[in-house]
Amino acid sequence: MAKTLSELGLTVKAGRDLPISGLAVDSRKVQENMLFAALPGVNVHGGEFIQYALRMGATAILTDRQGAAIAADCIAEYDPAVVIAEDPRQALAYAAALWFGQQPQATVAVTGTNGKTSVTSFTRQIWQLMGYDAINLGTTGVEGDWECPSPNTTPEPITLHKMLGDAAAAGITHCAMEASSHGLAQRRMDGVRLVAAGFTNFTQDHLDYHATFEDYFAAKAGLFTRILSEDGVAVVNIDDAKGIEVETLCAERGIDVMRVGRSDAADLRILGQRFDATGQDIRVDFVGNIYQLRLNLIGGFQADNVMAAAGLVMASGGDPEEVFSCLTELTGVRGRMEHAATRGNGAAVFVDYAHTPDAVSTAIKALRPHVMGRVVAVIGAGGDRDAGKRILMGQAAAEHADVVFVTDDNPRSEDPAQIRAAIMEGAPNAIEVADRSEAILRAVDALQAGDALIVCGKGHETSQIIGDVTYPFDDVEQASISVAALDGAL
Ligand SMILES: CC(=O)N[C@H]1[C@@H](OP(=O)(O)OP(=O)(O)OC[C@H]2O[C@@H](n3ccc(=O)[nH]c3=O)[C@H](O)[C@@H]2O)O[C@H](CO)[C@@H](O)[C@@H]1O[C@H](C)C(=O)N[C@@H](C)C(=O)N[C@H](CCC(=O)O)C(=O)O
Ligand SMILES: Nc1ncnc2c1ncn2[C@@H]1O[C@H](COP(=O)(O)OP(=O)(O)OP(=O)(O)O)[C@@H](O)[C@H]1O
Ligand SMILES: N[C@H](CCC[C@H](N)C(=O)O)C(=O)O
Ligand SMILES: [Mg+2]
Repeated sequence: MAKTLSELGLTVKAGRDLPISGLAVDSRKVQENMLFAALPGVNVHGGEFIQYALRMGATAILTDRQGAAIAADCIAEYDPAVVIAEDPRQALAYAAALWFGQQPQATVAVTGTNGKTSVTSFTRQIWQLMGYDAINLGTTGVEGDWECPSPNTTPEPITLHKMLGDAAAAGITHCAMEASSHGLAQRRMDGVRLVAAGFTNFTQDHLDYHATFEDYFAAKAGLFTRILSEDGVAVVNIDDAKGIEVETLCAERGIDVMRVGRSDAADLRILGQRFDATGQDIRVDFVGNIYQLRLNLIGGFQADNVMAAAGLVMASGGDPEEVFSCLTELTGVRGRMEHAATRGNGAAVFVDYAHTPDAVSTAIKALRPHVMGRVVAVIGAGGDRDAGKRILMGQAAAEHADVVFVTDDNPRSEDPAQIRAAIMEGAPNAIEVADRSEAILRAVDALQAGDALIVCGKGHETSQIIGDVTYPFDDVEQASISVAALDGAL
């Protein structure tokens, strides 16, 4: 199914409006008659690869002035149709949306530093419980009534719109997707039509990629200032100071805002929470109607995520009574406050994906009211990621846990000892154990009756990246093995 460049919203010189056979963002994936999008990158300008794309058979190039200048000689030689765009990433996003054509009718997106995967999963689960064919798309891949892996939390537009198109063709009507700050900054989802968008919270992460906090926030705000249209609804956590800013940005565009939070000003408000060993009971006010319900989820913050999800479902047309009646059926997301094992003495082990300072403190604090004894934490931090967050993660763990083990996460290309040293600066009394399996074993061994352990940082991940090598590794599995080894089942 060839489409012409103009059918993809791309403007070229008269007589050059060619039909193309597909889109590629990577020169190595170009085939005959494709359009190659040569994008300005972090490492290199994609213009450097135009020559290879043309040799592979590309007949159209989408780039900016710089890309065209880099490849001027080979463009003159091969004479492809050339589309020069001010913002080629955005032009590619729109073109990919038009190329694949379809997406689930009710698509919502969630941004924020923490909670995106959780909120999108809960949103998908609520829709499924209401009888819709639904998916969530993000860090854990595409899950629900149609599944596939995803290379990124928010994939680049060609991959993203293929997923959305295939899901829609398979009958999926509802989709909740994650909007990562990288994805937003790189315009990956500018072609997605949204009925609603959610904002969870804003704290430190990714300052390796975004130059400043302001840039990081500006990227996230783009979901509300650029992608959500005026007739969409924003579901915003107003307990977060940046949530108030998002509300103002939405008001400036006339976008309706559903305010979620614990303060009096919230439309969807958590009034009270009571915790026990397996979950919590919550009391909620939605525009004057009171609901009291059970959540089989560990951690007070999960109630905030559930409310954001309920808000998104209602913002996209869900009946409140039906939505609230589903919430008690929700199950936790893999690797988010997931109960992994219990020792013979009753001490429980949880695995959580806390990989930011705020997530570490939120997750450890959240465990406290479910636990009678001490809270033990295992933490680490990823290599080739925001180095400034390491000491803060150490401080967060030292402040909120009774015993802290510092270990390796995914060191990637960095020296693991240096990453641990940075965390130890924030948690000087922590016990340092380089090997992650050994750290988990020793932390499990430290558990007395009434205690609980939280293993932070890798959540659902099933591998550990050390240098260039990816080894199989699963925190939940390691926790079970440790418990079995220590309690005699092995
Ligand atoms: C840092 C970052 O976000 N990089 C993304 C960016 O790459 P880039 O353009 O900067 O790459 P580059 O190496 O400078 O290359 C420039 C261009 O040349 C092209 N190229 C390169 C080599 C070649 O042989 N041929 C070729 O055509 C590349 O496809 C690219 O278009 O644009 C690419 C195409 O859209 C993305 O695939 C790539 O994401 C990489 C894979 C990535 O891992 N990104 C991570 C950091 C990321 O996006 N993470 C967020 C989650 C963050 C969170 O936790 O919240 C996510 O959404 O997954
Ligand atoms: N509402 C929240 N407030 C604070 N911390 C949270 C919240 N929800 C989740 N977290 C913490 O953040 C961790 C990651 O949660 P989740 O995977 O849902 O976030 P995410 O935004 O999708 O992360 P990523 O940026 O990796 O995609 C959880 O394991 C938990 O420790
Ligand atoms: N999406 C996040 C996940 C971090 C998970 C942690 N285990 C790490 O490797 O740093 C990132 O790529 O920064
Ligand atoms: Mg995520």
